[in-house]
Amino acid sequence: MARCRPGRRPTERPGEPRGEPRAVRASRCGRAAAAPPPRRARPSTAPPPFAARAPRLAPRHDRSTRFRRLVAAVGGKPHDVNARGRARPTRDRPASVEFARRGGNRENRHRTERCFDGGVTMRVLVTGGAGYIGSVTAAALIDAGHEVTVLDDLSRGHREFVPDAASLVIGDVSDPGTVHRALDEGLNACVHFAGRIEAGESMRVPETYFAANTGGTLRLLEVLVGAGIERFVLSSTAAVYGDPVRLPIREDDPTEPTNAYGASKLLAERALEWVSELRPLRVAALRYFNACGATPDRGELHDPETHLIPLVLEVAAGQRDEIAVFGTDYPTRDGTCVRDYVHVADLADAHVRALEALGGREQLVCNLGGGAGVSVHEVIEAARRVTGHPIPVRTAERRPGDPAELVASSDRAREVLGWEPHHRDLDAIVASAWDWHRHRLSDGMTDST
Ligand SMILES: O=c1ccn([C@@H]2O[C@H](COP(=O)(O)OP(=O)(O)O[C@H]3O[C@H](CO)[C@@H](O)[C@H](O)[C@H]3O)[C@@H](O)[C@H]2O)c(=O)[nH]1
Repeated sequence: MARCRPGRRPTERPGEPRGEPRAVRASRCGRAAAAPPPRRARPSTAPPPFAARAPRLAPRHDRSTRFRRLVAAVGGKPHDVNARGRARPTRDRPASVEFARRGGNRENRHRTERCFDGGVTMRVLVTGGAGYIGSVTAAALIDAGHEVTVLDDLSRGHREFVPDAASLVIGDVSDPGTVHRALDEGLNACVHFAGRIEAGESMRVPETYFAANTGGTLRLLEVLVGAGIERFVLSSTAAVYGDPVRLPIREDDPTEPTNAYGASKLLAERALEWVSELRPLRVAALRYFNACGATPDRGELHDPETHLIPLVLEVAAGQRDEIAVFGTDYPTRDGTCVRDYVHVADLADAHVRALEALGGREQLVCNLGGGAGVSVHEVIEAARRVTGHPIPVRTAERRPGDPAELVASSDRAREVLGWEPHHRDLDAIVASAWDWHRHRLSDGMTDST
């Protein structure tokens, strides 16, 4: 996947206003001035390192060609329900195509000045947009003036997490027919969250992880590329690094996953890199460290739950008797694993920025972390402070595939996206999750809703 290419300036840099007119932003990143020089033939089967990547053969944005491909792809059965499951009026095809051609929605023009190269709204397919990070990102995209279609099979996602302003297409990203239905919306970008996310489970059913995270991404890509989608952001993971060679981890550090989950995402990244190299698709992979926290409307809710913070809060809420600590003999300050917790709202903000930044660059890989290593014991201590509950602990065996310590350098995200994690205080993060957890319990929301 792409590193920051030398000689290319990002669309957005810290301190720059995010709503500059297209021409200004395009010329800043060098795209408006001249067509890129020719691309050299690829000499080997492995993608060249990004720093050595040859420039492209032709301008990537041949809008008339892309428009013709989009017209060809748009069609079939409109399937359009809102988050509450009600049928929405079907947009007729000429309007969809017209929207795609202009890249924006006339009604929304007034709120799009800061969006998408200045002045045009993106129409974004958010796969897995009924899940934890996906739904918060869908809401953030809408808040930023973009339009969102969520594609989710609701096997692990929650219908009520889907923002009211988003369309919802229910189905599997691996099914081309379903993706085509979603594309009836006339979309021009995709943020891909759908997949399997548990490192521990991936060591028990690795084939499921490769099928969902690698195979599913490829099948989705085939349809999106055929439909002329321009920008693609992959939800990737810190698990691609495995045991780090140094801390904090930088994007150019070795990627040697210690679990099948990380390996399945790394393969997806590699495939994306190739596709982006050979097709007119701009791609970003965002490698999250440990997503955590909640917004007032959306939080972490898996079935079964395996993640540390929600499990600890279930103990505080009286739903569990104790928390098992997986390994107390790691070479860390207190013997428990250290992770870099990053608030879900900060992650969502990074996705919006990454989509917008792809207007000025072709490929991008960024770590997203909160910037501090926190041990399992420290998380439990924070939960005790926040909830006032003693939270009993049981020491358990190490969980297979768990690296001892993962802490991100998010310098590149700062530099390229102008991104900064705003939620840094661990107690405040845990408190946001606790507030949401109690709220959902009082609302009677269960894991299966
Ligand atoms: O009951 C539990 C659950 C977890 N842990 C530990 O807590 C830490 C965090 O575990 P968890 O919350 O399950 O997250 P990770 O396994 O670190 O994986 C998360 O963080 C990754 C990036 O680091 C993401 O890619 C994954 O999607 C996400 O599940 C690990 O050391 C676990 O061993 C326990 O000790 N007891």
